[in-house]
Amino acid sequence: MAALKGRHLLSVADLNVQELTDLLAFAAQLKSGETSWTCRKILGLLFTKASTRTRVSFTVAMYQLGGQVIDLNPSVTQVSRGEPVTDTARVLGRYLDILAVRTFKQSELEDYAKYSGIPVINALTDLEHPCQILADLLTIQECFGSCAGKTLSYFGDGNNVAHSLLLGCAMMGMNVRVAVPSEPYEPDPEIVAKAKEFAGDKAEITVTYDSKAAAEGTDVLYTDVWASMGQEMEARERIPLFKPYQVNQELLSLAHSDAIVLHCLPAHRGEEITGEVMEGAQSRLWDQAENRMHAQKALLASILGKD
Ligand SMILES: NCCC[C@H](N)C(=O)O
Ligand SMILES: NC(=O)OP(=O)(O)O
Repeated sequence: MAALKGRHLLSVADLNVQELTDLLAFAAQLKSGETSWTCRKILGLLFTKASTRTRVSFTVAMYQLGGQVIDLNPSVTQVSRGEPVTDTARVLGRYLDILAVRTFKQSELEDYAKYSGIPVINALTDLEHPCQILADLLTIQECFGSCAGKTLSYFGDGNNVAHSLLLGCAMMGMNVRVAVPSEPYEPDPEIVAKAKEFAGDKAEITVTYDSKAAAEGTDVLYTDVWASMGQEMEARERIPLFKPYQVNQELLSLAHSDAIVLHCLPAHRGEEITGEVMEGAQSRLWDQAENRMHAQKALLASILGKD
């Protein structure tokens, strides 16, 4: 994975198809214990939003690679007192080897990449969640042998997770159906256009208001919260609008009999997904969560210098 050495991962689109394919293969090798690689590098985690999976999986991955992690919670740094990103980034770049940032604006993440002088990983912004999608693709590959030719249907808000799924699945030759309420909940048209470009004539990218049509004969049903971090004030008013997009037993019954259900978590049972489906035989949520660690370990090792 020499190709990723020293690079940023700000968007799924920062990878090409070969790099994404190689990264998933490397993650599978690391998971099976087939290969090992160690480093003595230091990762900073600068998260301005809450996180369980991303924080812990990056930390464990880095420890298992022999590295160290510094939790740069803004409330205990000068970030919360308004030190500009341009200054914080240049200072952190003098201490750390790599930085994972979770924040609101993609432009702020890009500034960390621009000013820090070290590789920066997108640990979730309002626009994208690329690390999540590495784990999702690894899970789909494990379940079906490969991603190409399979169909993933996403139900709910056209948010950061939907955007990264559109890009990553399209790159891997998967059909993507995004079922959302009408504007302003549709995915970013620029991302949809990019996904269509990646898919070319190998896969179909569809945005629809019809959740049943999106579920028909699909291989993967995917959902995420209806109100993302930072949108908590809108959560109540969104419930009736999003109800037809709930992943429940009825929607699941329209999919292929061997279809799987994914959710990036945390989930709101009874809103975007029912408890019955979450705990049901077709749910792969816990494998998916575990795969965050394997996929990010491969990403860290690749960026930090695995040849
Ligand atoms: N844990 C992932 C959360 C994803 C969600 N769309 C959010 O941004 O809050
Ligand atoms: N899926 C995900 O990113 O989880 P956290 O918000 O807990 O990191």
